[in-house]
Amino acid sequence: MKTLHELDAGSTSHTSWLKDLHRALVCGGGASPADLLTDAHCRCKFGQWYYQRDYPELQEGPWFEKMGAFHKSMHDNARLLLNRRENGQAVSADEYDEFMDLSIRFKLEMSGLQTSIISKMCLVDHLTGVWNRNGMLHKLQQEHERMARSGAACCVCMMDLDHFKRVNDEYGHLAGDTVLHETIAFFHGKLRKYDAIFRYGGEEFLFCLPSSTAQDVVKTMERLCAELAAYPIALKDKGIIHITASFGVAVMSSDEAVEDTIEKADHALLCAKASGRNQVCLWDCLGDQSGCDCE
Ligand SMILES: Nc1nc2c(ncn2[C@@H]2O[C@H](COP(=O)(O)OP(=O)(O)OP(=O)(O)O)[C@@H](O)[C@H]2O)c(=O)[nH]1
Repeated sequence: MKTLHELDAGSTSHTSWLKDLHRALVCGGGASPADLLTDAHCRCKFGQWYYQRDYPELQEGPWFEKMGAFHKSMHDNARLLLNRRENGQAVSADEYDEFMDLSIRFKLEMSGLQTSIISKMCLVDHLTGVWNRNGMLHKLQQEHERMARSGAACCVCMMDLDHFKRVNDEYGHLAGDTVLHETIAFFHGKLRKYDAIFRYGGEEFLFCLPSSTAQDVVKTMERLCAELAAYPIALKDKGIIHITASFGVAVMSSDEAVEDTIEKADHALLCAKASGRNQVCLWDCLGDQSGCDCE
């Protein structure tokens, strides 16, 4: 949100800069001294924001770098036009067109970046930073196709915090938010970079674990289940608490819809809850024994 505001502020200040520049070109009256400097692109409001620090979260797509390149070229061309005017020379139609094309491209790249930030905001859960349900099925579908193509096993795991209502009741909703945030930060630090975490609902999260067999995932989740139980979560002014979670694992299959695999993981999770919580259950789908391994 902050980035969107900053981009908006940069865009607005460039619109008034453009107006002042046109007045100087058309009516004369002297250019702004800052516009004649070779680093004018670093001095304007947008440039100060763009060059003040790294923005790794914005650099993923094509927009950020191109926006900076067009912005610099636009300022370089503005300096050329202003210098022509200062020296009493005419600005050619081609020079003017080039400048205007650059300022339009700069605006287009900026709105491309704004749109990509907004789309990402619609897909990400703000409390925990993981994917929300909006894009979940699409991403799981992609993993499903990859799994069917490569033949490598892929599992999903549903995780739900145990007795989470008690945390809210005892420490307040904000403390509950901290626990959710810290728990997911814990899993982020432990899972592989190509594993994905989705917020499925309230305190329920779905993990997608590609290139892993059911045995791999059960082993990993059992280890993480024990580590989470021992993991201290610091609450502001309220000391340290510990939380446990229950897990339900199911294996994706090329001849089964992703939604059905999720349902199996959910069922395995219910079994983990019913068996006493703080444990992992696997949906076992081997022929006649179809069902949960703890039933
Ligand atoms: N603080 C906070 N609480 C949430 C959020 N989303 C859901 N909850 C709470 O999560 C709690 C879930 O409670 P229950 O469904 O009874 O589950 P539980 O207490 O974890 O019990 P079990 O799942 O059976 O172990 C409710 O109190 C919700 O208000 C959230 O974003 N922040």
